[in-house]
Amino acid sequence: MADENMIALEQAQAIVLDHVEPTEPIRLPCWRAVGFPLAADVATDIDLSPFANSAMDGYAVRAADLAGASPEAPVVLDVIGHEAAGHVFEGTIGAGQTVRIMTGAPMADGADAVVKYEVVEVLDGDGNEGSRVRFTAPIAEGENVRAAGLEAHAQEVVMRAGETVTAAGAGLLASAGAAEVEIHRRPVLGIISIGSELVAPDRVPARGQIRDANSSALMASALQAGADARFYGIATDDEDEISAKIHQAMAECDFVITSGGASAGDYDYVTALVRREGEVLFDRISLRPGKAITFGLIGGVPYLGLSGNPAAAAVGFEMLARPAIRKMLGFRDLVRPVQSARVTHDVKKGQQRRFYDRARVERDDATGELLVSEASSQNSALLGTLHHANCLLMVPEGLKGYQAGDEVCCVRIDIEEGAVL
Ligand SMILES: Nc1nc2c(c(=O)[nH]1)N[C@H]1C(S)=C(S)[C@@H](COP(=O)(O)OP(=O)(O)OC[C@H]3O[C@@H](n4cnc5c(N)ncnc54)[C@H](O)[C@@H]3O)O[C@H]1N2
Ligand code: MOO
Repeated sequence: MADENMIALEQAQAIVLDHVEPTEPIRLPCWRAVGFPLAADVATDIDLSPFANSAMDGYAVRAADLAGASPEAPVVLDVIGHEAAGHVFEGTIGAGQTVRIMTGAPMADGADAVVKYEVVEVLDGDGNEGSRVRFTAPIAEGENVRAAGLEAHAQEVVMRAGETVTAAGAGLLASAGAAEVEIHRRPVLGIISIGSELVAPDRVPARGQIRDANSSALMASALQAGADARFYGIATDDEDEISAKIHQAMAECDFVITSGGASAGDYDYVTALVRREGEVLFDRISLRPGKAITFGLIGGVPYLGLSGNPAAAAVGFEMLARPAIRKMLGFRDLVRPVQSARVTHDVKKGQQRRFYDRARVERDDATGELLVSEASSQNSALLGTLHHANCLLMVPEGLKGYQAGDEVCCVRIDIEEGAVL
């Protein structure tokens, strides 16, 4: 495990992404697609809206009739019909006539504007057919009228493949007749924890044992990234047991992840196992935490062997598995937003490899400036520091650290890829 075998993170990311493809499309109700990119363009089958309609409750008029209206010279029109939910006026408005109309009702033929109730005086009757109503101001043609096809015209694409469906977008798809849409199937991610010291979270560890934290953290990360996460259990440090679990997962999953057994210890078998049973594409990355990461193929299925140290496993997932899941889901944006901030304390880096330190960016209330503070410990065994972090502070390979006040790059792990900061 000589450090000279370490490859750059970007190289590792490119290798992983080269070995995953978007999953096949599935159909589901448009509202269930929220948060996922469409797998195919959606065109509307009809004009949206299909007809010109009123934007107000009021009276549909011919603007020309009201041209000279004023408080001194009001115009009185005859109400010849109404337009309400479930009742469409089929006639045509002639000179001196109007139709009582509700918001969203089709514009009556002959009318070209709508005057809202509040500025209309009903002279007699109930305001419906047979009444007379008075107007004291002119109105512009088209006022309070929503044109047919305002949102889109028939056959027009309203949402493109790769666009993420929003809640508003689900409504737009429904209007366009796309009650069901195609998105890429959630990739199935198999998770395995490796280590004879591990016990399930619902057990009290005996001496020398610890609870398996990684599978919960990785399953949660997989879920957050949009994958269907499946846990294949804890494998003890036994080569045959690890191999059996990996093969079981390989047969059922699009991507398999283990944590533990990736380093140089007496029981760290993962890389050798992949080399023997498949193909290793890299096994060391210039990354801290998360140097000891193996990626390869077994039976053509991508396999990522993360470090056992919990923070290293989590950062390895964030940097390598999350972009892969997003690519499989058809997302175009695979990279988290990066923000520049001023570091509050000195940052030390004792090794050559690139560091991603757990940190928090906050805005200084007094100055409005973005400040970033590192967690007090960067120990890879600690998960609480990552839980409280909202970013990973990047210290590149060439640097030995930063001084308080330096501008640094922060990868916002709390914000979705593609967001503009
Ligand atoms: N001689 C060397 N030793 C180590 C090196 C090295 O370069 N030379 N690198 C260290 C670094 S950095 C890391 S990271 C770890 C990677 O180790 P492994 O991937 O082999 O992981 P394990 O040895 O199995 O476990 C490490 C650590 O994490 C705990 N662990 C493992 N699985 C879980 C789990 N599911 N939930 C919670 N905690 C887990 C395990 O008990 C160990 O404490 O290697 C270093 N050593
Ligand atoms: O890969 Mo190890 O966690 O750097 O910490």
